[in-house]
Amino acid sequence: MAALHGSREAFLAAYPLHASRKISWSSWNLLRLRAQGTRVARDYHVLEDIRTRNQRLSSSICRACSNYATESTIASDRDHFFATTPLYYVNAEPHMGSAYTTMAADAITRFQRLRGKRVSFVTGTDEHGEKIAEAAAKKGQEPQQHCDGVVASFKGLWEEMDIQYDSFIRTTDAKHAVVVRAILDRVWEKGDIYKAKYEGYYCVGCEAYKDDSEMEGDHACPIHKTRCVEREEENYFFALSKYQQQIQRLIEEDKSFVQPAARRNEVLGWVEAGLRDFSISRAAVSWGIPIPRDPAQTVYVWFDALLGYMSALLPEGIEPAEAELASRGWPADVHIVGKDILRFHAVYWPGMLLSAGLPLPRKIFAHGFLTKDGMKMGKSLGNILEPRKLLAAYGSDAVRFYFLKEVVFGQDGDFSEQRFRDIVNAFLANSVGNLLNRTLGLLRKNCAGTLPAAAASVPADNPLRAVAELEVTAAAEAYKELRLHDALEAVVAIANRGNLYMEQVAPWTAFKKGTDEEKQAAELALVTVLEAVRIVAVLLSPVTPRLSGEIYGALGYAPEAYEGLSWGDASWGGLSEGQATPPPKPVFARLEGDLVTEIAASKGAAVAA
Ligand SMILES: Nc1ncnc2c1ncn2[C@@H]1O[C@H](COP(=O)(O)OP(=O)(O)OP(=O)(O)O)[C@@H](O)[C@H]1O
Ligand SMILES: [Zn+2]
Repeated sequence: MAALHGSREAFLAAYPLHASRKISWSSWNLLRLRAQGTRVARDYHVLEDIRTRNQRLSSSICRACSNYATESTIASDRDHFFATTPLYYVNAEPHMGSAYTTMAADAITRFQRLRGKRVSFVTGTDEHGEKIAEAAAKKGQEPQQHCDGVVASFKGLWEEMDIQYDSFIRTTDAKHAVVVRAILDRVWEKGDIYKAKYEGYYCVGCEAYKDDSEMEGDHACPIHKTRCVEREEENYFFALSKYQQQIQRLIEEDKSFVQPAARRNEVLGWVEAGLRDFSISRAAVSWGIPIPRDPAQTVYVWFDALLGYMSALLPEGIEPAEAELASRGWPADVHIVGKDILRFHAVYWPGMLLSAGLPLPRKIFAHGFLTKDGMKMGKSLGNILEPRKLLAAYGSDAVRFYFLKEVVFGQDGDFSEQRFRDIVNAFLANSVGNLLNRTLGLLRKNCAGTLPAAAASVPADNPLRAVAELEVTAAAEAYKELRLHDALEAVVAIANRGNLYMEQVAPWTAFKKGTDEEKQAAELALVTVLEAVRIVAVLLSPVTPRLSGEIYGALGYAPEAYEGLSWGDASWGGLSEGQATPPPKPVFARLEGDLVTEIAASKGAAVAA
């Protein structure tokens, strides 16, 4: 990189989001360069502008690798990355389903932080509405008291799972009501709200009216397996149909707006069938934000909850003006949701934002369901897998790794504890953990635990180095495109190649009876394997932050080196000659012992049959 001026402190003052956490030197440089208007390639190389005689920019080149930059290799100007999970209903304690979305969002945002982005990762809770009022009443509690209890349990779980969110928004936060009132007012002024009578079938579990195509026989909700109830109410309606064309064009033209592709087709189907206005108030529900122009009604929970993504970004008392929002990362780069709530995010939400005149999110990614006997695990059905039991027995890295690697992000996945243990043991304990341990053992025995050469001296055509370099690129692409399972496959490929390389080179033979030259080659082989494992640690760090830290420690790095990691550290050549490693000890304990989980049968399974 080019020589840089200016202090890190000054930079952190200008970018307060980063002051709260350590940021790596290279990400800092990258952000600083961008802030100064310098163009930077995606591989972090600084680009030099080539200008015509009249000073017009003709192209940009990286002097280090002599490559001309193209649109796709220049890092985007936007250094923000704003991602959200749904705001979870607090009708019951969190379960593995809620944890799944949250760990995926955490891995995605950790990757973006490694890339040097200013990340706003928002999660939170949806606390209003009938479903919550009912849950509180069942416990004999006031709704607020009930919510406070469940929120504490969500926050506790996120801590146990190493979730690094930037903002946790509760829809009962005072600042949230300010935003809801402001947006409602704007939409009203636009002429998009009217009063009308509505008759239809309502699922309290979904907090939504369902039309015939959205129900199974006997008016059952396909998700909750309970009968939807017939209702008639006078409500305020949002004129979603006014935005039919704009929303349709958005989904048709921006092919990546809704992902994966199968979900996009589903949304397209809904939109093409014609968008119906939806009611945004409830007359019979008192647990909600009162409609300012008619306090006898409260704001419909979905209109309320979606706006949580906005209030999460704003400090207390700040109105949702576009400039205020933009300076804090608006709009979202991705809303990560389960497929059950896709309609609200891909159709209602753009409609609301178009009406309010605010920028739309860049992407809605709908993942699949964790299932039990083929049915969605959920709080209402009670067929849940309790994350806390798994976490207590196996630790958060194992849980995060399993779900993100084994469930293709976007598709459904079932859970079996035995399979979970097999997968985690095969990769984290054996392929990575044992490889590191064995290699460090040989290093201790033959080189006094000190690296005999720098990783940079390993020839570029070394087969392990070649695979590692290839897979780093593959992993970066996969993380960027939210193919988390593919990113982890790339990591597995490096570790597997590392094991094969060890077997093929068998350095222990040379150490025992080789010539000096053969011994030197064996020493370099150890460095090669350790460097590959170091890269594995960088690539795994968005998913298994603890294990990656352990690996860095085992390789002799100080904790600050790991805390300051950046994606640039995934390049070959990090380990230096003379680096001392501590006596090796296992970095990851095998998962064994009695099985700890048992998933209750789904309530109402008979309805499903
Ligand atoms: N089985 C599941 N698999 C994957 N994600 C899930 C699952 N259950 C819930 N989620 C996540 O939680 C979101 C829904 O949040 P919600 O608070 O409604 O949870 P829920 O357990 O589905 O509740 P309920 O069963 O009462 O409908 C989903 O969009 C998804 O992000
Ligand atoms: Zn339902």
